[in-house]
Amino acid sequence: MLTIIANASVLDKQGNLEKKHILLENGTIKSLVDGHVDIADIQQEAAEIVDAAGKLVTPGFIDMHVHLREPGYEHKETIESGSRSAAKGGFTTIACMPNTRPITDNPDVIKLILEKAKEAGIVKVLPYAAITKNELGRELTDFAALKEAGAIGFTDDGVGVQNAQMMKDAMKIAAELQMPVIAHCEDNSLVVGACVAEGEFATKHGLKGIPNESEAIHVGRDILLAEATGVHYHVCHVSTEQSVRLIRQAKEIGIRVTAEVCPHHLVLSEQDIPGLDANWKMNPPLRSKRDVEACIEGLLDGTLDMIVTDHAPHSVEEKSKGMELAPFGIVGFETAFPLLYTKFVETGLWDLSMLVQRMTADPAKVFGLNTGNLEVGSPADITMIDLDTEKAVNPEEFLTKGRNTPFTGWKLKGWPVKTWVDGNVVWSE
Ligand SMILES: NC(=O)N[C@@H](CC(=O)O)C(=O)O
Ligand SMILES: [Zn+2]
Ligand SMILES: [Zn+2]
Repeated sequence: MLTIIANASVLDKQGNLEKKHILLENGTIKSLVDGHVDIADIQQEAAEIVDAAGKLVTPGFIDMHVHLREPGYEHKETIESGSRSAAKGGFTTIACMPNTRPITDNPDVIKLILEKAKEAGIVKVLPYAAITKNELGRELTDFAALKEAGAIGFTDDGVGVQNAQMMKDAMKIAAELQMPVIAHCEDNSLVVGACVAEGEFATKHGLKGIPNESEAIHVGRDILLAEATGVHYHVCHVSTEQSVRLIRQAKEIGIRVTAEVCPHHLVLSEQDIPGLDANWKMNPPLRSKRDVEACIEGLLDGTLDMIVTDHAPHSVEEKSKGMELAPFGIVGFETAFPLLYTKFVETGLWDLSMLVQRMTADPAKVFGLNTGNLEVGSPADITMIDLDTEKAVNPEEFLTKGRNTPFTGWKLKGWPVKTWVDGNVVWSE
């Protein structure tokens, strides 16, 4: 079956927009034809023609840090609901974190996730496995068996690996298996009982603050361990100026480190938190304006390789417990691109192509995925985006089960309107 996405605006290698017809066949990109060719001339056997006139068409977005909550927390999200939400946000490949119940620390859970994702048949789901059993930091999991079952990397996301020797042992084994270690960087001894970052908001509300060093100490430690072991080390949700600095220096001297940053850490600081509303509570927390600036700079100069959402759905009930008691985390799939497009591209601060690359080709390159581009022969994982229509964020319209977002009511442009995975439409407005 041949699909033609006609009259699409596509970014070329130089970042310029060109008009193209994109032909999809058997799940892959068959060809890109210049827009001035009449569609009538190429449409003979086309089963479907999608008119993309006036729309941006990009590779499907890749999100290397998400929480799908299944197994165990299906009231927050399931692999199916999370996949639908991802597709609506323009994502075609997502990598899910192991802090499920049970924790994804054995091959059976990896297999279960892969099966459920296949059953859902929506987006490509790549599971991470835990570094330590139960993410307790005491005993390593069986990396070889987890890799064999389909894990794409190792992480204890949700908590930091507190013990340096444990982390070093993990990196050694991962390096031998040519697998990456992905780290949630947080030194517990510096955090105890805090729910927001140190800063004006914490002071005003008499809350204990999370200091920047709690993140950066792990980043620094792990960079040294990565240097010693040669592993590919990837830093989760970077949020501090100090972490950006350490990663930049490490890259300069050739240590194999990569990093990600979340939309909320690029558009919000702790000063934006309106009150004691747990929809503004996430880990790492919203930090100072200086940290936000440093993260933006890091993204622009490539120190931070990719954008991830850290999509972390929780129930309304859980999030109603107040700033101190509610769990950390906000949802992210359905607002990620519109948020960054509206805040940074529409305002002329960023190139559209930089934003798209950090959500497609760059994560694909870092994790060795055969997607994230519109090249002939690649999987037809594609997103079509309306850059013109302004719409307010309405959590009631989300496909995720989560309603936990700080962006309610924000008026945004850049909404994905159609998503293809392997040539099949998986979401359409
Ligand atoms: N980011 C969050 O605030 N929460 C995540 C855990 C995590 O990513 O560390 C979660 O699982 O809810
Ligand atoms: Zn984390
Ligand atoms: Zn996470």
